[in-house]
Amino acid sequence: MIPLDGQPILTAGEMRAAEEATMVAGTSVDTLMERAGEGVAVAVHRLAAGADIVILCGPGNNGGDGYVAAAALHRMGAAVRVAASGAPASPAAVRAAARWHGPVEALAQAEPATILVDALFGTGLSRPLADEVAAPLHRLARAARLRIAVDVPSGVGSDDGAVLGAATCDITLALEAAKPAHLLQPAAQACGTVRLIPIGVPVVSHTHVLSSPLPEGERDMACVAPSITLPTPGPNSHKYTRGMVAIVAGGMAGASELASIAAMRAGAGYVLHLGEGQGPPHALVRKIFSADALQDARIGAIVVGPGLGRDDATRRMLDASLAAHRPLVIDGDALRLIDPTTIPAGSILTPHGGEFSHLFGQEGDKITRTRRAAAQTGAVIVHKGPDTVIAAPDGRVTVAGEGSPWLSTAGTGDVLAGAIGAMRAAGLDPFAAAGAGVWLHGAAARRLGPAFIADDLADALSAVRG
Ligand SMILES: NC(=O)C1=CN([C@@H]2O[C@H](COP(=O)(O)OP(=O)(O)OC[C@H]3O[C@@H](n4cnc5c(N)ncnc54)[C@H](O)[C@@H]3O)[C@@H](O)[C@H]2O)[C@H](O)CC1
Ligand SMILES: [K+]
Repeated sequence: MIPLDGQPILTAGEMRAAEEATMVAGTSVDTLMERAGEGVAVAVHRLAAGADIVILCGPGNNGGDGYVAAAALHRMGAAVRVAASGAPASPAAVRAAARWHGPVEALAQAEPATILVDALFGTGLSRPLADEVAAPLHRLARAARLRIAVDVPSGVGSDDGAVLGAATCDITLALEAAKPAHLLQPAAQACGTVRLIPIGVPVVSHTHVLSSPLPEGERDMACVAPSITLPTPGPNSHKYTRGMVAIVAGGMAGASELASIAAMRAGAGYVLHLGEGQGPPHALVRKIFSADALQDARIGAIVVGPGLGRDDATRRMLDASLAAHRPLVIDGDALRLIDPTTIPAGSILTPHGGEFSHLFGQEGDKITRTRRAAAQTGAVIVHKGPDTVIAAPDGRVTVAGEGSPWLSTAGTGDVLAGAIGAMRAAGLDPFAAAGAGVWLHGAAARRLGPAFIADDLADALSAVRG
């Protein structure tokens, strides 16, 4: 069982295409189903630790995986039963069901078990679960001590992360690759902990789960795509090579102060706060805002937006920032003021859901929408939320899993903007800087645990810099 870190994410259509290519290359669907079912059985056997198991099988290939797993668990000596929503319908599921020699209970009357394995529907779900399926699924899920989904919980939209009747599971065993539903809310919450089971289908994707930073030598061994990099100072580093970040302050000075502290704690060598505020930290260099101050060629990133305000004066500050021709992180109020057609290519935008919809509309799933916005603007878009999606103009996307729900508090977005600014100023390209900032932010939140405030989060960035 492999963690999701850095793994490719495939839509149902992409997964089907990868599966078909594997079949054309000589591996039958039965072999793939065999590997899926056997892999599920090994994982369930370990998790069940001798407890009784009921496997719910649907009509398609997800159900087929369930029948194979049931036969394998029976061979392993497990106390396993099968309940089905109807007869198997796909040819491979029919063949798989024929290998299960025990009784098949009707789903509606099925007795509960300690361990529930949900193999009713996978990536092929095309409409919400009907009540006659959803009701027994939820009844059996409530009665079970551990709920395990095969591939995805039955009743989630695999591509858009919608919940269409699913019961919340504790563990989801994703076959070969992550699916958007494993990361996108609300489905991600219904998945519980997600682990991958490889089934020998080669997959390539432009979309990946955000990975933790890996030391140089371990990247190839981990066989995962683009690991994030955290720039670290060398013996010859000085404050400007580590990165100079200018933070444009507006009416709500607290927000830009948080961004400034975050930039310093994330590792910037020099942070320049351009606004009225005073006081500690003493390491922060404070100047009154002027367009001239932004002309310093040593500035590696300008962060504009946290606490900026939306009046004419702040609009002029935004215009000066855009005209400075330095790498930009555009956040908060600046996202309300900016005309999306004037965003300089190579900028990083950090909208939350409301700001994103204001700029780019709401059509499509979160990954598709974010990718489209990046292509339209030529900017890297960090579409924030419990399922932050980062998209580059060239089509690459990473999705951050394992966000902390405690991040939903005032000021955490300002901290993120500052952290990304530090990564950009240290020389990372916009996509890498966005990924590194999002990772640092999430790691700091996880380290803090519950009920922290944004000030704590900014301070905690130092500790997760590694
Ligand atoms: N990815 C791989 O390489 C492999 C995946 N496997 C498993 O196969 C499923 C996908 O199988 P598929 O047959 O395409 O879809 P489903 O099993 O999810 O079900 C489709 C089935 O159900 C009907 N249907 C759809 N929605 C509903 C609904 N709401 N109510 C009732 N019926 C519905 C639909 O018409 C079909 O008949 C994947 O997730 C993996 O688990 C393979 O094992 C091989 C390798
Ligand atoms: K399932």
